[in-house]
Formats: sequence, structure tokens, C-alpha cells
Amino acid sequence: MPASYAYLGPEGTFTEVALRTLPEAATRELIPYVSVQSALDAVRTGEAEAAFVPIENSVEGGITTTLDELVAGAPLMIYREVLLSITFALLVRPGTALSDVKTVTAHPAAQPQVRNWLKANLPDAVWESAASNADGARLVQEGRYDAAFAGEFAAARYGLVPLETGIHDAENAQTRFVLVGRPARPAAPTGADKTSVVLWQRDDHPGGLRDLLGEFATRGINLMLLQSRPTGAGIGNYCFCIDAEGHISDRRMSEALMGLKRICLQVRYLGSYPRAGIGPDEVRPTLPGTSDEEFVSAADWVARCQDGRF
Ligand SMILES: O=C(O)C(=O)Cc1ccccc1
Repeated sequence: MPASYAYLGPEGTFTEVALRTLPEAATRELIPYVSVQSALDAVRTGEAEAAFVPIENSVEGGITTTLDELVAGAPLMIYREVLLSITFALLVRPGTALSDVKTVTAHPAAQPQVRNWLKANLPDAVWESAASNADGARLVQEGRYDAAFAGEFAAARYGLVPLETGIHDAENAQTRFVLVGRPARPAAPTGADKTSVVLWQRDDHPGGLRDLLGEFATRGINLMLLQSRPTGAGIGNYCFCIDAEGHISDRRMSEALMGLKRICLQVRYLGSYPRAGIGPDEVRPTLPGTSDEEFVSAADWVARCQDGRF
């Protein structure tokens, strides 16, 4: 049996479409799971080699179930990311008219992407969340709801028809998906990489978050995601999920991580992996004084000072 990738199913999710864009998916068995949690658990137990799940969208930010799963439990690592442009279709059973639609369903992350359309076109429809957009389509097929927001491609799979296509409140809405595996050596740097970490502050003090962010800022590292998540230890207790530009093998990144390790209660490394949709030529140049060569020569200089050879 080939190694398998678990993904947020059932068949016909945007997640499946995004997963199939990865060349390595062609050589794996792709197995749908009912939730992000169950897909990631399959990786933790060794049932699957990796899991592919949504993690962020450009309309609402982080997909909190995924972030919370990565923050807690046995450590996992991100190895790849995929960006997918998303527009929704309103899928119904054949013969349903817009005026028949009293109940609609989709994944909770779809709601902020179709809210205005819903208000303008189906102001009285009752919304119920589904485990995924394709699962919503399946529930419409079963007669549980009148319509589902899902990819147009899911219609045929569930015997439905698109009543409307191209639904998107925000132009260029994109969702980011990640391939998550058990901890191992990260892939070699490509020149256009991203590093993900979770940070827990040691104590609550004025400027605490600024101190954490300063470890990146002073080394010229750009941040691409900052999302706080409750630790569960009471109101006001948060950890911070951060995506930073660069690879752990870059000197400025490894030094920033060392700085964070010294000042944080806990740092969880979630991996360094190639950025989707951008090549090494498009990455912003490093700021003066933050290249690998400059870190190495500064370290050499200190070593020479310690030796009295400067
Ligand atoms: O992959 C899907 O179809 C999902 O249900 C997750 C999702 C939700 C909203 C936008 C893109 C993906």
C-alpha cells in the first residue's frame, strides 16, 4: 500500500483540490477524514504519513481549529503550503429554485466569504455549519438542508446543481492549506521560505508582545502571520502563532529563535517550508547587516576579541 495523506474530506472539498496541486500527492493514497482533528490525529498515530488541512484565509485570518491542533498535543510540523483562490457555488438538488432555499450550510470559514451575498440574496435563510463545504453538499443531497456553499466541482459528486456560481464577497479571496507531518528534518531552504512558531510568554508585563516581536525585528525578519490563541488557562492568557519570512537555517532566523527560546516560557517550532506562489527572485532583499555572511563575520570578530586577536 502506498503511504497515505489524510485530508479534510469528504471528497470534493477545496482542501482536496489544493492537495492535488502538490506533485507528491500523485504518488500517495489520499484519504478523506471528517475533520481537521481526525486528519491530524491520523498523522499522530502513524495511520497517515501526513495530513493536508486549511490553516488561514485572506478574509478572516487563521482557521482556529487547525491552529489550536498545532498548538497543543503531540508536536507536528508543516512541510508544504498551498494557496488556492476561492469562489463558491450555491449547490442545490435539481429542481430547487432560489425562492425554495430556506436553509443553507457550509464550513464555518465559508460564512465570512459569502455573508454579503447571503444578506442580499437569501436574507431569511437559516445558516447551519457543516464539517466541510463538501460535507454540506452531502447533507443537501441527503435532504437535510436546501443549499450548500461549496466548490462548483462538488456538484456532480453529490448529485447537485449550481444555482449560482462565482460567489465571493471579497475579490481575490484565498485560502492557505498546509501539509503537516510528524517532526523530522525540515526541507532544505529554497530562498523563498517561511518559518512557523508558537510562542508562550514567560510572564505578563507591559511590552511583553513587543519583546517577542523585537527578536524578529532587530534581525530584519518580516512577519507574515500573527494570531493569538487562548491558552485555556483563563481570560487574558494567550499564546502567539507566528509565521516569519525565512528558513531556520538562515543565521538571522536561528538567532531570532535562540533569542525567543531564552525569553519565552515555551517555543514550539512548527517548521520551515517553501512559500507558495513566490520564487526566490521575488523575495525582498535582506536588510543591511542581516545576511548570513554578516552574522558569520560578526561571530568571528567576537571570537577573535575573546582571543585578543582583533
Ligand atoms: O476544503 C473545504 O472545502 C473546507 O471545508 C475548508 C474551507 C472552508 C472555506 C474555504 C476554503 C476551504
